[in-house]
Amino acid sequence: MSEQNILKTSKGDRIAIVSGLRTPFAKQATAFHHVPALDLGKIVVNEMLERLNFDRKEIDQLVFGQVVQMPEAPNIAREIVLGTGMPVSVDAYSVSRACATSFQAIANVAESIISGQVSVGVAGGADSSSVLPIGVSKKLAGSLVDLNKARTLKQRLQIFSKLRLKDLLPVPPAVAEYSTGLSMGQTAEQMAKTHGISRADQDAMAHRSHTLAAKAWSEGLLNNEVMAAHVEPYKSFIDKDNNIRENSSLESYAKLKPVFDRQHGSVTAANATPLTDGAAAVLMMSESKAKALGYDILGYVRSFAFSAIGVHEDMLMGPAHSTPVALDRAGITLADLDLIEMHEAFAAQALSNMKMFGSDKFAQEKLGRSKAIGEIDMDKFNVLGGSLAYGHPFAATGARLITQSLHELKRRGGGLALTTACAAGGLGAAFVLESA
Ligand SMILES: CC(=O)SCCNC(=O)CCNC(=O)[C@H](O)C(C)(C)COP(=O)(O)OP(=O)(O)OC[C@H]1O[C@@H](n2cnc3c(N)ncnc32)[C@H](O)[C@@H]1OP(=O)(O)O
Repeated sequence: MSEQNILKTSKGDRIAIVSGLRTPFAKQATAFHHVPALDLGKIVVNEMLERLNFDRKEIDQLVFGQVVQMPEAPNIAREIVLGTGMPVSVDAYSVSRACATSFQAIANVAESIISGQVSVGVAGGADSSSVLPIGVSKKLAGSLVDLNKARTLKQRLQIFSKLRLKDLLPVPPAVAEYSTGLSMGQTAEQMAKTHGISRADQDAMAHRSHTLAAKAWSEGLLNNEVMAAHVEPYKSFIDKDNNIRENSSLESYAKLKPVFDRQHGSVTAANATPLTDGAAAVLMMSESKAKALGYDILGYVRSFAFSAIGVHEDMLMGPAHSTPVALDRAGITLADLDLIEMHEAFAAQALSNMKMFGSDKFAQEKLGRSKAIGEIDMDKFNVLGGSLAYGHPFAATGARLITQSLHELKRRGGGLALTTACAAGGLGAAFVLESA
């Protein structure tokens, strides 16, 4: 292992993660039905700071993200600063990298610490699939602009007369790739076909994910990193993720019909992540600042890498592209890792990536490397289950993966973890973390 490439400030300080917290993750239109992502972001950041009794004046920067943005609050980061009692002078900006958004927020704070601009930062993400910016059709939107300009009744009536009933229907945001129009689920179907991932293997992975996540909850392993949320005045209370199925039988998975390719498909509601509401945040500092303030360090960001591929075919291969770069930057190989946390967008997508980790041909043709990244040891892989069970509030998932991995490394007595995710737009993210 080489220490040479570990992320550090010019003074030799490592990038410390002091704490991480998330809300429980709730399926669409359940516990957080009427709670905007912004409120979820506020309650999780506030609770994280309260639990640490953290002096908000110490915070230099907050970077946050929300994939499905609300037009009335486009800078969620700044709203969180203003809504959680931080000094108004705390710098705040929002980032977007689809499903890897909180990875990006954490990378931004890490870079600010490395460059010496800040010592303490908060990073994270929040998304709601229940409070959405429901829009209007392009034709109606254009007509409304024209109406504003119209001067006479005749002009107004002319504009209305061109509208049809279908133009008046509300338009919800699509979970689809902008430039191809393919939904994420259709891309997962593509990947299952390209990489020969069977329905049985997808169901088995989803079943494993739910079984391990249910076990993690029943053993109390997540209690320190998931807050109970009682959001006034919303009257709902939730203290656990509500998508996880305890004691589910594999046979019940096999009964479901495919959703995205009804005739020939294999991706179902059970082997896809559900639409989910939730938020997650981490508190980051330079190592010496954490020590000066007297805070225990959970772990360090040793390296990170982002990758990008084309969007027309199998675009959710981000982990297989970003991981080798992050491993090189950390000066390690796959075999040096103690844990591998991969975002399970769909079982077909995670299994395709895992297969390609072990493929020399993929390494040579797609990565320009002579040898495969390495075979994944299932005893290290998503050991507490993954997004198929927990759910996936898009912008919150990266911070969940990082916090969960660091806690699990501690329980195992230390070591190194990879956390990695695919994202829309053919993007990928990989972080190598080191236990403190
Ligand atoms: C980079 C990225 O991360 S890309 C990923 C981005 N995310 C997405 O694209 C979201 C993908 N997911 C979805 O769009 C939706 O969850 C869908 C379309 C797959 C399913 O939506 P819904 O049909 O509303 O799901 P719902 O929860 O109602 O489940 C449908 C049925 O499957 C059943 N089911 C769901 N999960 C399971 C399971 N694990 N085991 C057994 N049955 C299950 C439900 O009980 C339900 O049965 P019922 O109809 O008898 O009540």
